[in-house]
Amino acid sequence: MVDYSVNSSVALLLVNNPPVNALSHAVRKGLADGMLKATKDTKVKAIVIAGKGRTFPAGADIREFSGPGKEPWLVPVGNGIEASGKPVVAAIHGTCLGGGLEVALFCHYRVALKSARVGFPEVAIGILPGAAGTQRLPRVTGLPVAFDMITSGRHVPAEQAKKYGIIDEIVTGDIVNAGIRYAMIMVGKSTIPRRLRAKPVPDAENVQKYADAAMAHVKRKYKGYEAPVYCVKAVRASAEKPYDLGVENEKTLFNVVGKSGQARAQQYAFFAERVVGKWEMPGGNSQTAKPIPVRSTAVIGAGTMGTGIAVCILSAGLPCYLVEQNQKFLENGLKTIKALMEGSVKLGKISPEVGQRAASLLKPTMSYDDLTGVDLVIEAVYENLELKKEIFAKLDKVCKPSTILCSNTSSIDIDRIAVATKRPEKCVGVHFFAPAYHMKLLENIYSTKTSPDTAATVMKLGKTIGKVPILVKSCQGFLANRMNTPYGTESGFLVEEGALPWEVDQVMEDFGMPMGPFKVRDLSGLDVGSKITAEIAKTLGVTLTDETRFMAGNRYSHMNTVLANMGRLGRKSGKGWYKYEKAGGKIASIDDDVITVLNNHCKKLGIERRTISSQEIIERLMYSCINEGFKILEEGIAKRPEEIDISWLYGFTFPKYLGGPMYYANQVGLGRVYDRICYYHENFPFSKHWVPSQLLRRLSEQNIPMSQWMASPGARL
Ligand SMILES: C/C=C(\C)C(=O)SCCNC(=O)CCNC(=O)[C@H](O)C(C)(C)COP(=O)(O)OP(=O)(O)OC[C@H]1O[C@@H](n2cnc3c(N)ncnc32)[C@H](O)[C@@H]1OP(=O)(O)O
Repeated sequence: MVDYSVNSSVALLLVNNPPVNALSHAVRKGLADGMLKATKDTKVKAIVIAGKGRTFPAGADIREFSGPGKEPWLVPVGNGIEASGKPVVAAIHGTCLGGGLEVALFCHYRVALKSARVGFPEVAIGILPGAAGTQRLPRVTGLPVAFDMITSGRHVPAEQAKKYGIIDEIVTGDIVNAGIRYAMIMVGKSTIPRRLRAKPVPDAENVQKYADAAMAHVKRKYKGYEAPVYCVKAVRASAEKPYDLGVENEKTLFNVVGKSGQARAQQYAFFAERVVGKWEMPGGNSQTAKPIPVRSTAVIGAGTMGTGIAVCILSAGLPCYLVEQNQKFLENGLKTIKALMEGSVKLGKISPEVGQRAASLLKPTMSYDDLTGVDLVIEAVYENLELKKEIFAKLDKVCKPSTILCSNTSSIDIDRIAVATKRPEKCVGVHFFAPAYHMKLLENIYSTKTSPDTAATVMKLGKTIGKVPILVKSCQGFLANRMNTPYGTESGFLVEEGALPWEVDQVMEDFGMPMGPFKVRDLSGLDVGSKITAEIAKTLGVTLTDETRFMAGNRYSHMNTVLANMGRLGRKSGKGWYKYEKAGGKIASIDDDVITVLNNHCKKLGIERRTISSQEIIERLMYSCINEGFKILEEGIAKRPEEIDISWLYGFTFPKYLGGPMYYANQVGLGRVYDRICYYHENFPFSKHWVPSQLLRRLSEQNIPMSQWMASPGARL
């Protein structure tokens, strides 16, 4: 786990624990033993710590967090490094994260390749740096940078880290040789002045000011998350307590936050994100399928989704044709893309160079003939089967035989689009979430004909453009929208039965959703929902009126359309479920007129309004979706609960500290969730989303916790 060798007078401790050289028990022991050996060996004058393979240690082994843990802990190992009279150099490449950065900060010197990145990402897995990182980083960087790095978890590029004082020198060539060369220069120098424990925290007298600002920031930006608050407390102590007491305080805080439900959920989410990359479908999987190289792309349609998708592709450095049917639409699309790219540069999401390069990679056109040689096309026109089929037929004719044809549909069965082509095995769904340039989920959909190589290509493309891709089987609504549908439907029923929109929103925001369902409706526009409903009614042959309460035997609420018909379209018209300071405004306030409309609506339908508890609101919105989630698993639309949870975390901004709806259900207890679903089914027999899932029934009756068949090691942490 740690290879020991001596080159001239320098001992090399090379961590060898692929894939990321995590600081497992064996690695910690290897480092401690290596330090002892090097200290005793009189021929050794300096020591280098480095990582074999792709990276310097990227942190503790998260899988070990579930067990009791075994000595030596990282702090005593680090103390041994720091106390050494022989200079110890950390030679950093790849990602030096968490415990890895803590090891580096125990060393007397740190050199790094320009491509290396350092950081404390612990906050993202619900904990804080627990091996003196919160005490040592501020002594190097000062408080503002330490608060920022530790509460955000961001990875800092080596050159920036040098400016912060974390890295002493940027080196080139082989990192181990560079480390050894650097160590040889340091031979004979006293290590005492390089021991961080003895350094004061710069500007410590202003700690109150910095800590208050950091606390206010994390409470606003990471509302509901416990770890950032603990991080602020730990860093603050670095300026208020002597080093050893600061480390003790860090340990106390770590022991609380590390055992929290939030930490377990966030660690589950970390592994779930990796699990979904190991996909499976009939005929192939991520190990066996071969993605085709994608060097050139095209997007059909320069509307909101098309331009957003083009921005993702261009930002990743891939050439992209943008196709529109007329000059005006094309020009509008180009303007949108330019504005989005400029915005990304301003926000620091992409560098100005990437922004400039993107402009040269964008190829606007009105001719499909330009697409002959592209490797992959994404159709992003509005949801209309006939139009999509027409486009796919055209593409099939002009594109080379190997071109993959993707549809950015949010619901249409891919088989129904692919029939328009002679290459159904190369047709696949790629469902982006709005705004496409921002939301991280990419829901890839295979049909009965899609080949595993095609699926592999879009899964790889997703990663290339910075998304978290999942692969699911085609069905009406796929995974994400199908499962999310009861959430909207039930929220509509709740206000019809007695809750007020702002009450429902408040409950769900307290639960952890960034925005309640009625604020979301106002944001998307009430006309959008009302048009979709009208389409469904048309297909079913139903004439909608203000009194309509059922559609095809299913309960239905007409309230959204009632408001839309009054011109209350949401934010854009200044009124919807809330009122706003102006048309296009963002500040939602309670509107008594909505209460009047609701009361009249209920009177007309003979509904007696009642008080509805927060618990009922959560159960009806979440359990109805969870029930659908189990049906999605039952039908094989998603292979594992992890696909479902990831779709909610990255498609609907479900709070990571709850892990995702399926993980959450497991925490509540499947038996309890099942019982409540049965209760609601009994009380609301006309909502098919309450028909209990058979899979959930079986798990609940046999008392099988879902963690038993989740693929992610995090589920068992
Ligand atoms: C106290 C607490 C202390 C001292 C800590 O250090 S807590 C841990 C802090 N470190 C982290 O949180 C880093 C987590 N890892 C990552 O962010 C990324 O894995 C990476 C940036 C290091 C590499 O990213 P990438 O190249 O995309 O590779 P993957 O993410 O796919 O990872 C490859 C496999 O390694 C497993 N892995 C990664 N980090 C850890 C870890 N810290 N402990 C255990 N296992 C880890 C990851 O699950 C992948 O495994 P497989 O899916 O291939 O089985």
